[in-house]
Amino acid sequence: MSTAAPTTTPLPAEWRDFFALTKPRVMSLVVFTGLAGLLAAPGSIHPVLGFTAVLCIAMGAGGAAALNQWWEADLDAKMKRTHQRPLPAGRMDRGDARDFGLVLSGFSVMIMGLAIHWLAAIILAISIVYYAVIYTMWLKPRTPQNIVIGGGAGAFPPLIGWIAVTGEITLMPVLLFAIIFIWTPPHFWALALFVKTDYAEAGIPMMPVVAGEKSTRRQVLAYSVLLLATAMVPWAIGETGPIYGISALVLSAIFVALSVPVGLRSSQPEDGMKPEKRLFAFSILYLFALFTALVIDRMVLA
Ligand code: HEM
Ligand SMILES: CC(C)=CCC/C(C)=C/CC/C(C)=C/COP(=O)(O)OP(=O)(O)O
Repeated sequence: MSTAAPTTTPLPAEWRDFFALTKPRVMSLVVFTGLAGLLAAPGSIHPVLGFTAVLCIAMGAGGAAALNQWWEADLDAKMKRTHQRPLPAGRMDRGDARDFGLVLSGFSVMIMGLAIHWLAAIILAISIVYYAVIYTMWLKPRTPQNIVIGGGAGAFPPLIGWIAVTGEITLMPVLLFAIIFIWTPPHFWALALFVKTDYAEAGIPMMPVVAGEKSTRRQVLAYSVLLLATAMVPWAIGETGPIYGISALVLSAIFVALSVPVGLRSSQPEDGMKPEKRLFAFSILYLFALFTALVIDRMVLA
């Protein structure tokens, strides 16, 4: 009787694939907003501890992204934009991705708690669970409001950076949370408008698929106007000076201006979705620039 040993051909995962699993391009902005929260907070933190806190945010975000891809491997295989990721492309074992995500997430929370502050560690843990479980496993496959509610996950990093320095939650870091929370729907729906068919084919109830293009376009515009109002609050209440205030006004006005053609036009444009692509690209620049202005402003004020 031949007892064939199970085939255990190792998958050719390299360090590059593990790195890709952390969604480094997206997470660079997540980490940047965390760093900005840390630098904008009142008081100071030893540079080594500050670096450690930002590293923990990066590890936590990367770990959560790995768990997201472990859960969505079959879904990612169905979409043109994602089918080359390490799991759907068959370069990595699914269990390895899960273990990598769990270890990275666990370490990030533990180090944050032991070396920096337990409140920062708790919020980091909440944001990891929010992205990997609440958004990825629960909201995303169920409701077109997935981005609106799930957007909370990506809004935590500046709050975490701030708490790493001050050890407490005050109004200003909550406002930073609110800015990213309101920014997320127009950021994502601009993209979803030009990759709509991908989501439809994968059976994901993203807003343009469920509510239609017209409704999504109106909502992009509405959130952009709301973003302008929200971004102005730190200046209006005297938490920042004119460097932030004027930057926020100009950047948010451009955001609204770019949202107008997206929000008001017909649902069957024939120009290759240029305004939608422009708005998506600007949304990323917007957050980088806004948080840079915030840090400069608060450093000048201090
Ligand atoms: C639930 C919330 C969010 C969703 C669903 C979402 C979705 C996406 C998607 C699908 C992409 C396309 C790129 C890719 O294929 O990975 C993207 C790109 C990007 N997102 Fe988001 N995003 C969200 C929140 C955020 C947050 C909070 C940040 C940062 C603060 C962010 C920063 C970026 C950046 C920098 C890119 C460009 C990456 C590149 O150049 O390839 N996103 N987002
Ligand atoms: C500290 C911490 C845990 C931060 C988490 C930050 C966070 C939630 C970022 C969201 C970014 C993101 C890649 C969303 C993609 O949505 P998707 O996963 O639906 O996109 P996909 O279709 O490209 O997989």
